[in-house]
Amino acid sequence: MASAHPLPASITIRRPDDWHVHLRDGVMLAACAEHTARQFGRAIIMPNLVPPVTKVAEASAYRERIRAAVPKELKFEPLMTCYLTDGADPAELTRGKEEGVWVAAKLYPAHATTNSAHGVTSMDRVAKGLEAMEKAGMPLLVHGEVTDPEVDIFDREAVFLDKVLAPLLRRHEGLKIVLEHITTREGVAFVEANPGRMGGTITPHHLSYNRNALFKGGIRPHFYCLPIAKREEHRLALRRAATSGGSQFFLGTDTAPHTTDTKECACGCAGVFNAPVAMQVYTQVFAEEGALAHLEAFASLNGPRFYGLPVNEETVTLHAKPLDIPDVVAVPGGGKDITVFRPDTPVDWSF
Ligand SMILES: NC(=O)N[C@@H](CC(=O)O)C(=O)O
Ligand SMILES: [Zn+2]
Ligand SMILES: [Zn+2]
Repeated sequence: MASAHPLPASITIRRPDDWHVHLRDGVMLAACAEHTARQFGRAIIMPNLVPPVTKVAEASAYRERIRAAVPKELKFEPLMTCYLTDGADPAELTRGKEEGVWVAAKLYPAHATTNSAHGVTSMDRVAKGLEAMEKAGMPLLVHGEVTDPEVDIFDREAVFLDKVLAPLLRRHEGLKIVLEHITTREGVAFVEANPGRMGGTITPHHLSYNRNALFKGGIRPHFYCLPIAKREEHRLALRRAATSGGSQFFLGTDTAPHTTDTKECACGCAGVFNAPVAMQVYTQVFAEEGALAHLEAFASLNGPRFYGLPVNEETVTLHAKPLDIPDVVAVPGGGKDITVFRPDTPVDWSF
């Protein structure tokens, strides 16, 4: 939608946070950490390492590795999450929250996405852990897709809402839940139907393209992530939700780096690496929707409010200047790189 509003030459907002990030570990962490830390004050760090982060001590150690990977001049706070497995230990969840390590726990249905092999096979098997989280006031973050191979890949989010999320909300009445990386209008409606209990994160890439982009002129692995992009009507619903100013929706890039060779192959990995261009693409979307006045709420205010954290005091400025997107970010040692997300439409904002 073209904006009828005149565009400003720049926009200054409170420093944003990223409520859904994969920083990986080792050389990948070394390659990626600074790109997230340049733009965002804090980030919710996803725990789907190999092996997954399930223990308080593992999360503390990972947090230190992240801090060490961020250039000294950047102020950046990693917020750690616990990967829920069958039989997740309630005591470990409670203790990690009390010790200021866990901010939330993450539910991956087993085999739903990248590094989810240790995920949850049935909600009964995490009920005790979820009860502990309710008592501790610890939000549950969900990858909301069913894994039943009978369910069409484009329907897996909508089916998850009915089959898993609705019963979960009823069973755990004190639990706050974030539906991560929403990709459907059903997901938007579900979050909106549960004010006070639910929030939803929306990625820059799901705001910028629909499923046609995956096949435009041939198969394009750098547009492949999970949940997979849906039809245009769903992208438009996401754009409305993100730019509405509604307090339940907040920024979560789901930046998910994989080396270029593991995406450009016969069975390419799911995940879009968007960290270097995230705020620029979000700003582009808000400008196109004539909603720059709501960018700060989405990027910098709604997330902290949901998590009960203070908002950042610093500010950042985006300038109306065409963005020059690097093709790749190099991975130290070994000659590999990570391809950077490049939308098909121009990005007229620079960070
Ligand atoms: N989004 C993705 O396609 N991939 C993520 C996992 C996830 O967020 O589901 C990853 O870790 O690569
Ligand atoms: Zn996910
Ligand atoms: Zn993710």
